[in-house]
This record gives sequence, C-alpha cells and structure tokens, in this order.
Amino acid sequence: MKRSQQQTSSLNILVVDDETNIRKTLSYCLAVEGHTVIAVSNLVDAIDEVRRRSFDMAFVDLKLRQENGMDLIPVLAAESPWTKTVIITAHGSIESAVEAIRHGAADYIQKPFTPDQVRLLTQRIIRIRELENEITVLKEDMQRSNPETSFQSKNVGMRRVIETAKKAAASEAIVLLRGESGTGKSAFARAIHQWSARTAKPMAVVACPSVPADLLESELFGHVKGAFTGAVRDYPGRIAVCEGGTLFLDEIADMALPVQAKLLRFIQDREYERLGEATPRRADVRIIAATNADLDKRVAEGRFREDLFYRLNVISLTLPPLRERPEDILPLAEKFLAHFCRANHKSIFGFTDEVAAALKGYRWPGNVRELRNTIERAVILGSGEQIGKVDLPENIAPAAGAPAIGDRVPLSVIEELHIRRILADTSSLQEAADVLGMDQATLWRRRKAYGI
Ligand SMILES: Nc1ncnc2c1ncn2[C@@H]1O[C@H](COP(=O)(O)OP(=O)(O)OP(=O)(O)O)[C@@H](O)[C@H]1O
Repeated sequence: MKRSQQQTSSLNILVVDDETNIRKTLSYCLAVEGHTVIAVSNLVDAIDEVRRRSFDMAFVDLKLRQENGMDLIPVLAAESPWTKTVIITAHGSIESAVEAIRHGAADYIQKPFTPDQVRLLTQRIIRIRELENEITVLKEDMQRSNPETSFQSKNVGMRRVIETAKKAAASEAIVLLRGESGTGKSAFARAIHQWSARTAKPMAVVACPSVPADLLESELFGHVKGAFTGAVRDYPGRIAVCEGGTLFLDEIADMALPVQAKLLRFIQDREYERLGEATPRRADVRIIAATNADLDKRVAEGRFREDLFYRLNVISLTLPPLRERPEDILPLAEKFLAHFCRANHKSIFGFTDEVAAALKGYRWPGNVRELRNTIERAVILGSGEQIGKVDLPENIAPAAGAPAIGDRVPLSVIEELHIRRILADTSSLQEAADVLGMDQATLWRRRKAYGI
C-alpha cells in the first residue's frame, strides 16, 4: 500500500511557566495553530498532568520561583520518553539552556519570543515526531519484509470488505476484524490506520497470545516501578505510546478476563490506571481488534465478556479464507513472485501450468500467509525460468522423496509437515489443536515459526 502523505498533526502540549502572561501568550499562539494546550505554573501541577495525560511536547521555564524547571526533565524522560521538552530561558542564560539540552531537552527558546518563533519550533517537533513514526513503520516493514498489501480483488465478498474498511477508516469507530489465521487481518488493521486521520500518529500492535497472561495488563496499561517483581522501572504501556493513534489488539479472544474488564473500562471512559498506581490517566486511542476464534461461542462459554464483545463489534469485517476466493490466488501469487524475485535478485517469469493448477487447487489452510511463504520459498529454491513443481512444498504438490518418519532429518521437518497436513485436513484451528494434542497458543506459536 502506498503510504499516505503525512499531514501536519496537532500536538498535545504542556506549558510550565510561573508568569501568567507567558502562559497566556504561549497557550494562545499554540491553540491558534490547532494544538491542545494545558498550562500550569509549578512543578507539582506539571508532574500531576504528565502522569495523567500524554504530551507530545512541553515548554518548560527554567526559573519557576523557588523551583528549577530542569527537575521536570528526568520525570518526563521516565513518564513519557517520547515527549519533546523545549526549555524557556531568560535572555542571557544560554548556559543553562545548553545544560538542559545535555540533560535531554530537545530545544530552547529565549524570552521574549514571537509567535513565529513558537510556530517554527512546534513545526520542527512535528517533523521529528513524524520521522520517528516513519522510522518505526519502516523498521517493522523491514523486519517483516512483507510485500505490499494488495487491495485489489476479483472476489465480490472481498471487494465489499475492502470498501467497508476504507469507509470505517474515516470514522473513529472500533473495528473488529474476523477471519481465519493468515487472511490478512493485521495487514488490514495497518491499512485502516494508514487510511485514517490518525496516520501521522503511531500504531501500537499487541498480539495477545504472545504476551504471558499476567504481563498483558502491564503491556497495555503500563506499570510503575515496583508494581510487581521484575518491574524495575516505570513503563508507560502501549496505550500511552500510541496516544492520538491506533491500538491494534491481535487475537483478542485470548485476552484474560481481568484484562478484558480493564479494556472495557478504557473503551467506555477513555480512562485507565498504570499497574501499581491509583492516578487515572486519559488517552485518545482508536482500537482495532482481530480474532480468528469464534467470539460468539467464547461469549456463550463465558470466556469472553459479552459487554466487551458488543463494544468491539461496532464495525465487524470478516475476511474470507483464500479457498473461498480462488480467483485471487494466482494474482496474489504473481505479486509475491515479483516481490521476492526483486528481494532475492532472481529472474523467474511465472509458474508452470502444473504449478498454477496446484496453487489453485490447494485448500490454503494458512491462507495468504501460507501462499506468501510458499512463493518466497519457491523463489529461494527455484533455479529455472519458471517456478516448477519441485519448488513447491510436498503437501501442495506431492512429489517423491518427501521426508518420512524415521528418515535422517531434524524433528522440526517432520513436525512442520505433520502440522501442515493436519491443518489442511481439519476445519478449524481448535480441531487441528485437538488432533495435534496441543493447546491453541502452542499451535499459534508453531504456525508462526513455520510460517503457516
Ligand atoms: N491482501 C494482501 N496482499 C498482500 N499480502 C497479504 C494480503 N493479506 C495478507 N497478506 C500477507 O499475508 C501474511 C499474513 O497476513 P496477516 O498477518 O495480516 O494475517 P492475519 O489474518 O492477521 O493472521 P493471524 O490471525 O495469524 O494473525 C502477511 O505476510 C501479509 O503481509
């Protein structure tokens, strides 16, 4: 997907100055530019605000009557490391401004200042935040090394999902993405964020099964030092980190009930507390959730809160499995082929007829993920001008010589093959997990490891 043009965003700004005039002028200049401003006159109020809200930027006067504005810098660094601090200094006290920058301040501004100087400074900070966000997205893209998501489909059902996702992106509504594993729920969540007005702000991803149940609460809502064994320093949590942006909760059905209760409260009131702290905090975060489990069944079984389910189920999009949109298999395979040829400096021009038929005829239990990984593997192994049958895994295009029990191969080869076959032969992940004698979380980890 093409990254949308980053738009100038509005910032949440804290102003700390003991002079009423400066507070008023600065607040006015910033508000005119569309920023949200909270202005306070002393450190106690400043620390209180910092603990309750998330700020992108803070203007801090160094001389606050008896107090030293410099003392706020370590508090900001601990509470919200992403906040950019700008020091306000009196004329002729550059040394202290330099000292503040050495302690972590982003910049300084000298009194008296003009609205233009304030505007330039905030624009510079906006640009830094945008670049930081872009770096995060690029880092993730590099780690995943994923081809661009394709939002073209020949399938009517899929086209409807794409159109609804685009409409939903423009709203603030919670979106629930449903569908089998590998159908593209995470890819859609990212796209919805990028199509939305929140695109310039961060998107945080929390895959519920990947975080141990007892740590999920602190991962989302943060904790203070000493809240539990191992909490050696304050942690702001993912909700605070994506202030103004989007929180993507992957595999939400696996969320433990106590965390569900806390999430429900956050959705209803926009309020939460860090673990080990009573101060309520507010955050402006849009939620997208995804699940491949049957949430209605989980609700009926008492494993998922009904009230949370209704809150999440505002706009529900069900991504069809790949086998139900066979017309998309070859176009997607060709896209992946082009991508992985570029990434691996190979020149392979398409698939043999036999391979095209095998790709179309296969059930794809791992959906688009499995197709992507199959093509990546084929490109790496392939040496001809076209992808041939020998380049496909044995379960997709059976060939002589597939590993069998007792062969001198690592156990993981047999395990992968067995899991692939069972997935292809069962109609749900729960059924596959039951047959394999493992729980769903273990199967989830194995599938991620083998790229199924
Ligand atoms: N429409 C698409 N175009 C290109 N690639 C896609 C598309 N849909 C999914 N993919 C790719 O398939 C893989 C799996 O997609 P994704 O992780 O979004 O699936 P998922 O439904 O979230 O899976 P899970 O439930 O296991 O988390 C990713 O590598 C993704 O880039």
